[in-house]
Amino acid sequence: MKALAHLNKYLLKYKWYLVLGTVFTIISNLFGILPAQIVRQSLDLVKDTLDVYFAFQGSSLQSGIRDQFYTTIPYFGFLILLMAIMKGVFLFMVRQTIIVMSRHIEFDLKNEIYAKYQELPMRFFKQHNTGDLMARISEDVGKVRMYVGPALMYGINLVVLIVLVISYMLSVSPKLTFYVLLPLPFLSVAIYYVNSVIMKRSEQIQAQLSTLSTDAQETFSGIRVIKTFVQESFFADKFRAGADEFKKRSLKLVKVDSLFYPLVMVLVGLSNVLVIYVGGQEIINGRLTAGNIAEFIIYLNMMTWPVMAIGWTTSQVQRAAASQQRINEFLNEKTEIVSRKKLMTEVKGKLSFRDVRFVYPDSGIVGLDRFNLEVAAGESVAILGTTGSGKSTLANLIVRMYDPEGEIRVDDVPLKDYEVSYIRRQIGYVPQEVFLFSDTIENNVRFGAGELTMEEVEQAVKDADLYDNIQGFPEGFQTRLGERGITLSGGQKQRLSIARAIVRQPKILVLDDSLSAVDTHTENVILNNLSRIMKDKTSVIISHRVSSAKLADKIVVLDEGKIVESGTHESLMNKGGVYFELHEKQLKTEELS
Ligand SMILES: Nc1ncnc2c1ncn2[C@@H]1O[C@H](COP(=O)(O)OP(=O)(O)OP(=O)(O)O)[C@@H](O)[C@H]1O
Repeated sequence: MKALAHLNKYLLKYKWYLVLGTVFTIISNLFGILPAQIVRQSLDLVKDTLDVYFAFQGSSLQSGIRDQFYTTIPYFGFLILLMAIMKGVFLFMVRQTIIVMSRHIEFDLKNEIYAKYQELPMRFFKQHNTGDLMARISEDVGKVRMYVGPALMYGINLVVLIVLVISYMLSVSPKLTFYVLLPLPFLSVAIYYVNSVIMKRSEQIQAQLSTLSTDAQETFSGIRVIKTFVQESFFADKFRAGADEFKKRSLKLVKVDSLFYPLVMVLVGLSNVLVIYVGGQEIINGRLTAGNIAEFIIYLNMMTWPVMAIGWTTSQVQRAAASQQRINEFLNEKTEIVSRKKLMTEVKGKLSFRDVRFVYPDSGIVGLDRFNLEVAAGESVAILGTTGSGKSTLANLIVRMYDPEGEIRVDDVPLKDYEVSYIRRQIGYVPQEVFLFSDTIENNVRFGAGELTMEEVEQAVKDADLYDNIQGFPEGFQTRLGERGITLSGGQKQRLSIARAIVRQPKILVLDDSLSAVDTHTENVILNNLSRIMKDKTSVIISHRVSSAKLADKIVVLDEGKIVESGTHESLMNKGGVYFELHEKQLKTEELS
């Protein structure tokens, strides 16, 4: 329950909705209670009038009494109708305040979580899968909303109603009040119990539903593999088994659900019987009137639904607390990627690595070890190495996805001293795994680059050697990508990703194996364009192909996170070491193909 304290700041922010909601709840309940008293008065009037009417049997006064009765009774009816309308109006206002407040809180909480997700480091995203992140921002927030919305509304209503109704009932007859209330505790305990079973079974259904939809989603995203491996019937059987389990769980819930209302009706019926039985004796003893019994039955029925809702409300609050606990877990995560001095000084592009060592926190794998390198501003450096040698790790460290041991400096200033988003803006990063948004080609190039003219966008695309391809699409730059759009080839995606990085005119460009899917001719065109664009800027070109490295001012060969060779193309060729061997091997492969 302590977890829910996080929401207090929102309840405070929207306190006026809460205060007004409570006031409206009190008023609406008063409009519910007053008709009960009118019913009592009118019933008593009926009895008294009948007594008097028959007492004046045969007298001329009798017709006067009848006329008087006929004019008073519709007046009572009209009052009851008016009260019902007023109660409805105020119930509407209750929802307009408390439920509206819950929607505001839901909105704020979602934004708070989303903002937190964005500032969390890569480590966090490696530890938690996307489904979990999605669930906490959608389903868990939804459950929390049930607490600040309906549960709070029913809770306030219950308290107000119990205070008002019980004090009215006590003022009429404490004895009858005791008997009326006797079955209610049993009712709420029974409902609480049944409700927990319902909740448990609903959760099992929910879990099965999410398994079912995850399976279905995977089937459709991997449909190409499934078809080519002729596995349709295997997946259909798997789906059927999952759906069958879903049906079984749903039927188990139906059983408890069907028990729920009969149980409530029996206990409420018992209360009604007690009112009539005990009330009847009180009438015989002359302590109560028939109107009082009618009044009590109305009170009892007014209390039935709110008392029934106790079980529901309690379990909603429990579920909200569990969900808020999960949300707080993420909100309390600390990001270690923060700036020490928030520097925003102009960057020229010099890069220095001093004894850099990085161990992946979750796996303990050493990504880079004793890595020392100086890259002057305007220089280009190629990082070569076999798979798993630590090349991408280096790229991740430059863009400060992780902080390593040792030190990385930009223009002789520690990377940690720069404002994080400022320094990232100075770097054009093309990751190994290209990610494009389901949007137009133009918007994908413009992504995060601020105001750009169409000429600038076109120039970046030309430099990435993608212009002719885009012209070939019927809608050119407006072509949509993604699920409902066209699918680009691997090489086209890489080139679009390069265009997106260079259009920002970065001071430092990091290409992480970004030319692996293009042929050597295109690779050459792009590299030549890059050497023109990045003339006075720094480029880090990561690759496992010697052809990408040839033009670089400096070449570094990595193996198991350590530098094994470095120098220029000529010096390394003369040395006849790893680079030379790699060059010869790749040359032969190229000749063969
Ligand atoms: N997020 C991660 N968590 C744990 N270990 C990782 C992570 N990313 C990489 N590694 C490990 O770190 C080592 C270096 O990986 P890295 O991605 O830097 O290699 P690479 O040289 O870029 O390889 P490739 O050319 O195949 O992309 C590998 O052993 C890899 O398994």
